[in-house]
Amino acid sequence: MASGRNARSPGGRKARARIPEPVPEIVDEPVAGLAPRRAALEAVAELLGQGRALALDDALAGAGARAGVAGPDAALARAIATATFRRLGFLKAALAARLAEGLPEDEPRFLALLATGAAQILDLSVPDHAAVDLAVRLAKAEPRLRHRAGLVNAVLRRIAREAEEIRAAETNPLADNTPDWLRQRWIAAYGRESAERIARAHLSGAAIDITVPAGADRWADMLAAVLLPTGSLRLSDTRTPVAELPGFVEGAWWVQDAAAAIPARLLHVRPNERVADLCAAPGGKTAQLAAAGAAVTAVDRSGPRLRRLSENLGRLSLEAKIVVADALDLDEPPFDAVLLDAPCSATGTIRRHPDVAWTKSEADIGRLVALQERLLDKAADLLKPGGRLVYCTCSLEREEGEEQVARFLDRHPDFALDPVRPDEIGGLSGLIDAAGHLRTLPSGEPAMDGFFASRLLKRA
Ligand SMILES: C[S@@+](CC[C@H](N)C(=O)[O-])C[C@H]1O[C@@H](n2cnc3c(N)ncnc32)[C@H](O)[C@@H]1O
Repeated sequence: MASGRNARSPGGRKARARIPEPVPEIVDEPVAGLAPRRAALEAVAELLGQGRALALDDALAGAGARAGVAGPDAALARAIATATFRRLGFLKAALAARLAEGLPEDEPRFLALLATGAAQILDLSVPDHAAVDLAVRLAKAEPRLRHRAGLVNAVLRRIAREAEEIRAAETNPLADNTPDWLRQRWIAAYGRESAERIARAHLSGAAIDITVPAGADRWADMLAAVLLPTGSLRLSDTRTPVAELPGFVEGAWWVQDAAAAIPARLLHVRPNERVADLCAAPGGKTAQLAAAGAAVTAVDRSGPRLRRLSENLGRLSLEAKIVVADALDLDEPPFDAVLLDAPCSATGTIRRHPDVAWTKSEADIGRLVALQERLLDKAADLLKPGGRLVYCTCSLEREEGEEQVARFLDRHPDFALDPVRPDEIGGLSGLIDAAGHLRTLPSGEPAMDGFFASRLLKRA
C-alpha cells in the first residue's frame, strides 16, 4: 500500500522522473487485459471529473458496457477502480512526489490513468509490467494523453521499483487518506482515536453478511458461516460467488450487511400488520418485514431500483405491494408501522464504496438533511396513533442521525423516543448511545457498516 507521508517526504522530491525508460510499441490489435483497464480508467476519470452525481457502480456499468467487458474482466475493472478510490490519498501523494510538475488535479483522465496504474502495482496481484504497459497503451490510444505516454511509463516504473519502500512506510489513513472535510467531521463526532480507527477500517473491504429468516443455526453449519450476536450470518467463504452457495437459488437467504439488518428488526412487526417501507429499494429491509409476515407497502421513487426489489422478492418467494412514487406524495391510509431508511451521504459504507469519500461533499449533506427532514415529517403523518417509526441511515454524520432525530422530536411533541435495548441486538450494548439510538461503526467489534437507527413512538 502506498504511503502518502513517504511520498511527500523530501526523499520523494529529490529524484524526479526524467523519462529515461523505453516506451513500449503499440500494435493495433486486441490486447489481453486492456479492456478492463480501459473500463476502470473511464469510470474513475468520470467520477474524478464530475463526481458528485454518480456512484462508482453506475460509472463502472456504463464504462464496462462501452469497453465490452463482462465476467472476470468486469470483476478486474471493479477491483482496479475500487482499489484506486480506497487509497486515493496515498496514491495521489505517491504520484505527486514522483512528478516534476506535481499532480494536475484539473486533468481527471491523466490523474485516473496514473492512479489506476499505481493501484494495480501497489495493491493488486497484477504483474508490474502488465500494469505499466497497459497504462502506456491507454495513454497512446488517446489523443489528449498520447504526449504523456513517456511520462506515464516513467512514473509507473518508478512506483513499481519503489513499491516495497512505499508500502512499508508508516501510514495514518485518517491523515493521509481521508478528505479534509470528512476528517474534521469524524474527529468532531467521534474523537481523534475513533476517527483513526474508522479510517483504518476503510482500508479493507467488508465481510459478506446474510440475513436468514429461518433456521440460522442450520444455515450457519451448511455455509460454514459465523452466527453474529445480532442474528446475521457472516460468510467465511468469500471466494465462491454468492449465487453459487447453497440456499441462494432457493431463496433461503439474502445478502445484507449485519448493521443494515438491525433497523427492520427494531420495528418488531407482527403478522398482517400494515407496514410502510418508504425508501425501499433494492429491498433488503422489505424482505425482512415481509418474511416476518407484515403486509408491506414498499415505496421508492426509482423504477429501476424497484425492479431489482421485485426480482429479489420473487427469488425469496416474498410479497409486497410495490409503489413507484416519491414518498413525499404518498397517499395511503395510516400504517401500524413505518420504516424510513432515508437517502443519505452513505459515509457508513465507505468500506464497500470507497468512492463515496471522494465524490460526496459537505453541500450534499446539507441537501440530504433537508430531504430526510421532509421524509420524516411525512412518515409521521402516515402513522396511526400508537404506531412505531424506525428512522435509519447508513451515514456516520450526526446531522443525518442523532441531530436529525433531536430536531424531529422538537417538531413533533406527539412522538417519543423508544430506546433500543441491548437484548434486541444480541447484548451488544456498546452499539447503543446514552439516548437509546443505535450507532454501528465499521471499526466496531464485530465490524459492520456505519448505521444510525432510532425508534420513535406516536402517542396513542
Ligand atoms: C438507502 S436506499 C434504501 C435501501 C433499502 N431500504 C434497502 O434496505 O435495500 C435509499 C432509497 O431511497 C430512495 N429515495 C430517495 N428519495 C426518495 C423519495 N423522495 N421517495 C421515495 N424514495 C426515495 C432511493 O431511490 C433509494 O432507493
